[in-house]
Amino acid sequence: MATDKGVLLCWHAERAGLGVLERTLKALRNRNITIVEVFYLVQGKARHTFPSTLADAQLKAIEVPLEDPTHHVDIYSRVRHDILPRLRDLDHQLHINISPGTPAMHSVWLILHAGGALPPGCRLWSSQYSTQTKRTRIDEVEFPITTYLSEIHEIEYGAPQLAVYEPEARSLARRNSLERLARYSQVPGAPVLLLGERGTGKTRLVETFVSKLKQRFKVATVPCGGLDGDLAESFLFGHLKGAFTGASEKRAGILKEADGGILFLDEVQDLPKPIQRKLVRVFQDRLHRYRPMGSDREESVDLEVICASNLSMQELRERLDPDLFDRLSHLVVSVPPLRECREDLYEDWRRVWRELQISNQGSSNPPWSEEIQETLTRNSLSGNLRDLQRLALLIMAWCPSGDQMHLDNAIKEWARKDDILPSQPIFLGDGTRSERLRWFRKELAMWAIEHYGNWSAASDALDCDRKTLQNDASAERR
Ligand SMILES: Nc1ncnc2c1ncn2[C@@H]1O[C@H](COP(=O)(O)OP(=O)(O)OP(=O)(O)O)[C@@H](O)[C@H]1O
Repeated sequence: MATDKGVLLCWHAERAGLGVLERTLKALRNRNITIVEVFYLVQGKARHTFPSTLADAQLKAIEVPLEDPTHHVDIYSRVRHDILPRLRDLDHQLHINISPGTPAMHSVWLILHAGGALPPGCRLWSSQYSTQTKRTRIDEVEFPITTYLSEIHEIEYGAPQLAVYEPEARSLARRNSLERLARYSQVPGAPVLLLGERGTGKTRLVETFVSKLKQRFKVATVPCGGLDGDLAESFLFGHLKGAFTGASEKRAGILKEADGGILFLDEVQDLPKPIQRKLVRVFQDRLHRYRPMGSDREESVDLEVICASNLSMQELRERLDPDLFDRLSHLVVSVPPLRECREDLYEDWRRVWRELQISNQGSSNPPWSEEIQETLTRNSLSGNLRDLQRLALLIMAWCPSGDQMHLDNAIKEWARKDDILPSQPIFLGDGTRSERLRWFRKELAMWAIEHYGNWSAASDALDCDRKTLQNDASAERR
């Protein structure tokens, strides 16, 4: 009978030794699964050397620098962030024997499974040695509990050509932001506003993450900056034949197209003012009513609304019609810039590299020399993911066959961008010293309320009196 080939991942059990593994391999073979490669996790420093093959399987012992084999969080984080990324592109299906190791190690496998951190199709096994029969029994573990994280991970695995943030990011800033986005996206009918610098991946988040969570896979994206003044209304609301000169055919607008899906207003601050007023009516309630141009009948559509902007909350408030701003700004998520998520830098770099690599040859793993690490770590990455893309493209251009001979050139050229761009002078208000100080205090207070959400949290964080902050905020701007 033909057997399936697989890769096995498991802990080394110091007391029981290699015998457990050998018997597991045999028990799996009896299930028609031939393990060709084993990733054998050894807690701390290996006390002895392991053979490179065992029962025809390649054996790769990996030392995991764990201090305490009963510490769930430490085990989780090592396996999740150091071990699993190595197993992304296996040629064969992954199997995990969850039995060897401490109870903490055992339960971490189940938690990883529930969180969707294991590759799709991965099978879990539990082995049991009977001293009476001297046989090892192996049973497949059926563990149906999953969390929203597992659903989101499916997106990552299911659409490998599109890079998506991992919800379980390493940096706190990104983790908080994605968790908030997941929470808010699950409120039906509530507009969500994403704020973040250019290139932080807002559009991608809406088109993958939010779309999946809302279970609405049609996303009608409107780059609001490109809306032409005269045609904007027809583009959004559609028109009847003859509604205006040149309207030779009836046309459904983008609202109609988004019916049943998501309407994504990207760079929402660029919406022309008259359109903003008209949208107030549309976002009045969940009926989303509007009138196509030339029609005297209102239509209604079923859609979810997501907006994005690279402005701050305060700037956006100044740019949008107040009624529209109020309707769109209940659920706000800030997507942090890359410089606040340095712990995720390698994963970001890897994803960017792979996405760009689709039409290129060479290694699917990005180069990660000390020079690259230092360059990326010291740079402010003001272009966020696009900065990483630029470096990846330069490296692909200078080192096309994967050799790193001209890596220097790529890095130098990448770093030179900041020399070429004129540096931004720092604005410090204008007027006299006291006017400038007042201006600065107001800026600080506005930033604090936006950042911390309320005056108490802001004054606590800045270790100052709440009233002082409020007074600063309401001072006249010069
Ligand atoms: N998680 C990710 N990992 C790697 N690359 C990504 C990720 N998300 C998006 N990208 C890539 O980064 C670039 C910027 O992403 P995106 O356009 O979504 O950002 P944005 O915040 O909407 O930018 P802007 O405000 O300029 O429109 C895109 O080219 C996209 O392919």
